[in-house]
Amino acid sequence: MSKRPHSPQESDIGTKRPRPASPKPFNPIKVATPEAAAAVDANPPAKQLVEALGDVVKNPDKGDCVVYWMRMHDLRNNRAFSNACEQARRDEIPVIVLFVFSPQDYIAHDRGARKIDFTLRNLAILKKTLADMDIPLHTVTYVPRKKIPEKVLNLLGSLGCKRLYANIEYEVDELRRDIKLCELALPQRVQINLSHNKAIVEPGVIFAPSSGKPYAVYSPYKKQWLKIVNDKLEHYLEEAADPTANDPSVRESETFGPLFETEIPSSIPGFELDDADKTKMTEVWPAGESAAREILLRFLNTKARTSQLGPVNPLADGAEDAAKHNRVVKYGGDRDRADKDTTSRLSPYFSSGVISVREVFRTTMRLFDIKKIDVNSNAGVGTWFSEIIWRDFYTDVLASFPRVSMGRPFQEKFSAVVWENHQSPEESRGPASKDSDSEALSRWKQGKTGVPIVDAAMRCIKEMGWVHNRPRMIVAMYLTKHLMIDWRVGERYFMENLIDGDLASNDGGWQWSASTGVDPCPYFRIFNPHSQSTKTDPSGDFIRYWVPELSKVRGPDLHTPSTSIVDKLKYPRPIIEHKEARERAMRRFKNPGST
Ligand SMILES: Cc1cc2nc3c(=O)[nH]c(=O)nc-3n(C[C@H](O)[C@H](O)[C@H](O)COP(=O)(O)OP(=O)(O)OC[C@H]3O[C@@H](n4cnc5c(N)ncnc54)[C@H](O)[C@@H]3O)c2cc1C
Repeated sequence: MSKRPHSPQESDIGTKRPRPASPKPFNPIKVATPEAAAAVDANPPAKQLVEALGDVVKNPDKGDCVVYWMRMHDLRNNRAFSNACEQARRDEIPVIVLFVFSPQDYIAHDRGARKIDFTLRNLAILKKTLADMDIPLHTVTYVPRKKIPEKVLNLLGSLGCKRLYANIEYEVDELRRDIKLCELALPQRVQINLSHNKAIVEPGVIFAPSSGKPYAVYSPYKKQWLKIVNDKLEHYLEEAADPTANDPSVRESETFGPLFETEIPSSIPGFELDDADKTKMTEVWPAGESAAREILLRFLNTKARTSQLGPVNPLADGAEDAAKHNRVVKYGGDRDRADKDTTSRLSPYFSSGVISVREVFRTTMRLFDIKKIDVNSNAGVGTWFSEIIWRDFYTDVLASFPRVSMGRPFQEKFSAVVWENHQSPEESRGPASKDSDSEALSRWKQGKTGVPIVDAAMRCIKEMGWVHNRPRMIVAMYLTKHLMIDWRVGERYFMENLIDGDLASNDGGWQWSASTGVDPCPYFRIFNPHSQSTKTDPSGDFIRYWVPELSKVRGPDLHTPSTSIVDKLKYPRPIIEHKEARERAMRRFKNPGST
């Protein structure tokens, strides 16, 4: 069974067990009980954190330095860093950047080796950039994860720091960690300053006026989002001020000088990439803010290229400038085409915070002379903005309905649906083990289901750590409705393999496809993968690229090859026929609990 991303607090899930005599491998249960999830929903940790922040130390001593705790979603300049620099400048003391590696959190959240490698590559670039400004980037590894607040505060004590800055992470575990940090910092007279940075509109701002509750449906959320942002455009799109350099004398300090020497590791034990994958990821997903900006500019200014379909460098030569036929302008009509290089491929950069979503909006609006965000006009630009707003929506959902961060369906009524591979609380414990995969699950992961579009997409993920949105929807719907395998199994697999793995968007996408989430696809609307295939890959180039067994097949046969074709080409026969699968899924969803 593969790992999955949700990590409810161990104490409130499952049954209590006696304490082990010797240390055991860290295998947290990742699916909460319905009761635990309901209790957390009733008093969301995001709300508790806001309350805790109202109670922090008001006038701490100046101390010897200000620390900015950089987190996994923050790998560039951002609000917390900028605030930390501003405070350090005012107090005429240095700013120190801290990054904490927490392998237990990576296990609990199913962080994949590719995403961790991407983080390390970005940190290595940041380390150099910051050192040029005499700002040390210091890294530490802390285990167990529950002790992180104490350990961070101890470190602050040894650095003489009285003010800590960080951006908020909205997963339940991380929110609870920060609540504890605030509590423990009080008696030590350390001020904790936390900022919202991930989304354009932070969670908790958008409510349904009639009920005063957060939205669980995208359209009214988007409508409110547009109103709020357009009313205060400068505020919502304002970029954090650039960091200010430290005085070079910081390098001579006995306390701070050695922090410049901490090396960014090339891997984290237990999350190593093999050499070939590491080389490929470096080529396909170049690290650093300037690479991210260049990828954005290519999307905004140049034409799609078929040569960019596979695992290739996004900045490869040969992009053709085009004012009218560039990818963003064509996005409205082409965004569902997996056989073209139609989308921005910025998701890894957004999800690790290598590029700021506010900067992306500002750059795009400047280029197209847009004064107001209108998702219904400006050709493809409006549609593209609308897609990015989904990211804000799912972040809001994560903070407002924390059950989705605990492995529970948003719609609890569907928890009784019978799955072929069920993800029960007890089964969710433990590291990934392919041994317990059923044959169907194993074939899905390997891209050998016998459905060409599904296999092409799954092979693309395996090879690149990324696939276009429409094939993600198709494979997620296929796993949950055709194979009737628990969405949490697929969600874990995505988290482990995607370079853009993000709990909010991944859970949102999976629960949409499984019909269990906020604003989901209704359970009776089951994609026919063969007709979806003709829409997303009308040229067949995507399938032919990723499924070379079918590279000579043309026309409709490519999407639904006959038994004689597949047998001849040694391509697998489908695991299940669409009609049979559809009937089973309808039966099980209509009466959750029945088979
Ligand atoms: C089952 C499933 C799982 C997913 N898992 C993730 C994930 O782990 N991480 C992730 O970033 N996205 C996820 N998505 C959303 C979406 O597929 C990717 O963001 C998109 O394919 C990234 O490609 P792009 O950057 O070229 O997107 P573009 O089309 O260029 O869109 C620009 C940006 O908008 C945001 N965006 C676009 N579509 C969505 C969406 N449906 N939901 C949320 N944000 C969106 C992304 O940040 C994306 O980079 C998932 C979707 C599904 C159906």
